Amino acid sequence: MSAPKTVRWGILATGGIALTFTKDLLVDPTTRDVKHLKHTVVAAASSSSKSRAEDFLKETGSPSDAKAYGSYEEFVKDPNIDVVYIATPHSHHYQNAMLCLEAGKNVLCEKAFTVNAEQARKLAEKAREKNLFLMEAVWTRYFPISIYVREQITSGRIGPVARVISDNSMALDPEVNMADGKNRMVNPDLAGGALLDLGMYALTWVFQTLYHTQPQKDRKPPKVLAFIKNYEPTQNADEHSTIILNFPRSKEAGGDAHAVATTSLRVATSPGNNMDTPCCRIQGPKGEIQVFPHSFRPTRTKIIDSDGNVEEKHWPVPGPGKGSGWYNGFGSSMQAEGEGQGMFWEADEAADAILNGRKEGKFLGLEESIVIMEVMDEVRKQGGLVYPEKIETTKYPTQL
Ligand SMILES: NC(=O)C1=CN([C@@H]2O[C@H](COP(=O)(O)OP(=O)(O)OC[C@H]3O[C@@H](n4cnc5c(N)ncnc54)[C@H](OP(=O)(O)O)[C@@H]3O)[C@@H](O)[C@H]2O)C=CC1
Ligand SMILES: O=C1OC[C@@H](O)[C@H](O)[C@H]1O
Repeated sequence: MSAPKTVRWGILATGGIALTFTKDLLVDPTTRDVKHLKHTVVAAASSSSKSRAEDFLKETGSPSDAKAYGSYEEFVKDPNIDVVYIATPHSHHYQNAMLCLEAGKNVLCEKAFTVNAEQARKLAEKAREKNLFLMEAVWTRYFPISIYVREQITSGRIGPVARVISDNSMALDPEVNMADGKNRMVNPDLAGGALLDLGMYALTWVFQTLYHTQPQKDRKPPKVLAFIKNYEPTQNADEHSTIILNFPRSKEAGGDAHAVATTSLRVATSPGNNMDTPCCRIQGPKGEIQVFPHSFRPTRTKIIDSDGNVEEKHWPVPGPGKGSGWYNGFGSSMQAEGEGQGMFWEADEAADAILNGRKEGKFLGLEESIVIMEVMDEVRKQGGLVYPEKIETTKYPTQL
């Protein structure tokens, strides 16, 4: 076996998920049986100050020679960076990713990929023009549990999927926790609201079971019917979105399939962190697959065959998780002792792609990210949710 190849990461932004991702990135890959690659952090940038980037590098246990930058513009010029992880709010992804791609950097960009589909299309075009890797960081797609569920579907275990019911909701008590309206979950200037932040996971399960499992040539965008309830205090950020989707499919493939995707930042999928409510039910004529607990970091499946037989599996996230810590943006913990967060799997995929010259993610390519953004555009259109022009624009550069 040849020595593992090292991929050199630069971290753009130093907020909550940047910390979690970077700690996970630095977990030894052999703890999850990955032997052909390694990750290292060579730089981090903060738009606030260089000292914030320095503190971030210390807190994450990054190598002592990693460079701290006080501006994203300076950081992208660093020749030692192979790939940039973007961890700013959704509102900033388009401008930040364009900056990286223009500078010739490969990019792994946090979800939601962009504010709208047109921005996603422009990024995809730029990545192709520059022959660079670009992937939306939907970590859940790379979990072994997701791979297992997709395999159960493609193997025909439950028959052609007829219906998917998927929810990602958290009772965040916004009037208490986000009273000033500045929190990115409710702030229109940061593309706030449940849909882009939490709802995209409800849609992730719908898409990875009903769309991604179809042969590429047969994948067709769904028809969408949606309702939005806006969060009163800030307006133009949804507190619930409810989406009904019809996926056109040939008769041979089982005919059209339906899905319901729901999201909320007022009520929870699992009230009181009760883990017995499935976040997703995937239903076919031969049975049903249930996924627990939260759709972004699922750790349990139940398959109920039509004869009543139940098969349950647990999917712990390998560690050592010490320090890599569960992050939900609000300080609560669902992580079992010694577990990692699970963000390393998407990082492994990005690194593997870069080492092997692939330009897109294996389990979520740019075409699918764009279709999902189109669905969210349609939901916002039907629900009348418009963000400020400066974050909807594709004009680059735009000062945010
Ligand atoms: N995959 C997952 O599990 C999760 C993904 N996310 C995604 O990650 C992204 C960031 O979320 P999160 O880390 O919770 O957000 P935070 O608010 O904690 O961090 C965002 C960081 O972005 C930078 N930033 C640049 N401009 C702005 C601005 N105008 N306002 C606020 N921050 C700015 C700041 O870093 P600096 O000052 O250093 O430049 C800030 O610390 C979102 O897109 C979110 O959807 C979030 C949580 C979990
Ligand atoms: O991606 C995410 O997953 C976990 C949530 O708590 C967080 O708000 C979201 O951004």
